[in-house]
Amino acid sequence: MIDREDRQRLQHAKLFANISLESIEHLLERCHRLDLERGEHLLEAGAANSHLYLILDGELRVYLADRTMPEHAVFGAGDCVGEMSLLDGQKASALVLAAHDTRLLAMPHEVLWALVDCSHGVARNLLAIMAGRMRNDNLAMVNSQTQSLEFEQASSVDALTGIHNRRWLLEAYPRAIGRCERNGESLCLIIADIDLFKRFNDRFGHLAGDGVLRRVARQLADGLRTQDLIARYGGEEFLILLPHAGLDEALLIAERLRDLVAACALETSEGMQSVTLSCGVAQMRKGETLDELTSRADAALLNAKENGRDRVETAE
Ligand SMILES: Nc1nc2c(ncn2[C@@H]2O[C@H](COP(=O)(O)OP(=O)(O)OP(=O)(O)O)[C@@H](O)[C@H]2O)c(=O)[nH]1
Repeated sequence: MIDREDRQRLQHAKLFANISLESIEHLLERCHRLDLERGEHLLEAGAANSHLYLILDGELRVYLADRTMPEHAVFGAGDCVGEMSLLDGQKASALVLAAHDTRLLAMPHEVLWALVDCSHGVARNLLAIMAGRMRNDNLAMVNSQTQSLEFEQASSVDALTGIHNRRWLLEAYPRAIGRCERNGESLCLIIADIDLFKRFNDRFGHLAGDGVLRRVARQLADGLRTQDLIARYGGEEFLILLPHAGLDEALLIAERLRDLVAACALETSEGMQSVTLSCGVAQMRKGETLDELTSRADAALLNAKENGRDRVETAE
């Protein structure tokens, strides 16, 4: 039974904006009141839900993962929750709980459909509510992408592969180069690039491509000596610095890495597939900067690509 106070609150519900409650009285009678105490759960992710809940008073919070993560949305008097299950007939997609003692009107889904059938105004309001949800979700997605980019930029680790990133490389490599130069030790640089990676992505999907990047990064890191440094330089390119290594040793290391990657197959939608690696190797010249060393190794990599890929070439 809905009392006078609740009825007044219902007038402010977004679902009933510009609707006369008298005209839908017979359907409102099929709804019931539900009172939640602070902290009580209304909906659980994955559980069945057959109601739309209109908030008469109080506050509900929505958590997409679990309560250790910040809430995704907060709803107060006039808002509603549970409309997703109504529209797609699926189970609840989030945890919803009462942040304070909260008073709700529980409307069975069939009653809401009957309301939509008999009132264009309610149908329009429901669409407006859904549009608002989508806008909020889009905003949350953009914020979370921006945030992870900021974290990535502030960190020295590549979020996808877990190895060091370009930011770290630009600080660590010049230091290592300086150390080798001061001690008169030899040093080499390998640029390793996955072959025809665009074709792999196009054929098996970007997620499978991400899996390849993770696997190749792990293979390369595991195939190096303890003193070697590796970082993801760009998309599918890795920069490997080999202190105390002459050209012959660097070539052996590069060939070993190429073999390791070629021998490792990955599960895809079309069965096990492997990728190959092309490498350019350059030995540091006296007084050379990281930029200069990199561009010589890059030229060698270009030769490896032009000469058929899946091979190692040495810089001039
Ligand atoms: N899955 C995935 N793909 C990426 C990532 N970063 C870059 N790529 C893709 O890597 C591909 C690189 O393509 P290209 O530069 O044309 O080179 P390629 O296809 O490997 O050809 P070659 O280097 O000439 O052998 C592009 O399609 C990028 O979209 C990533 O983080 N994940």
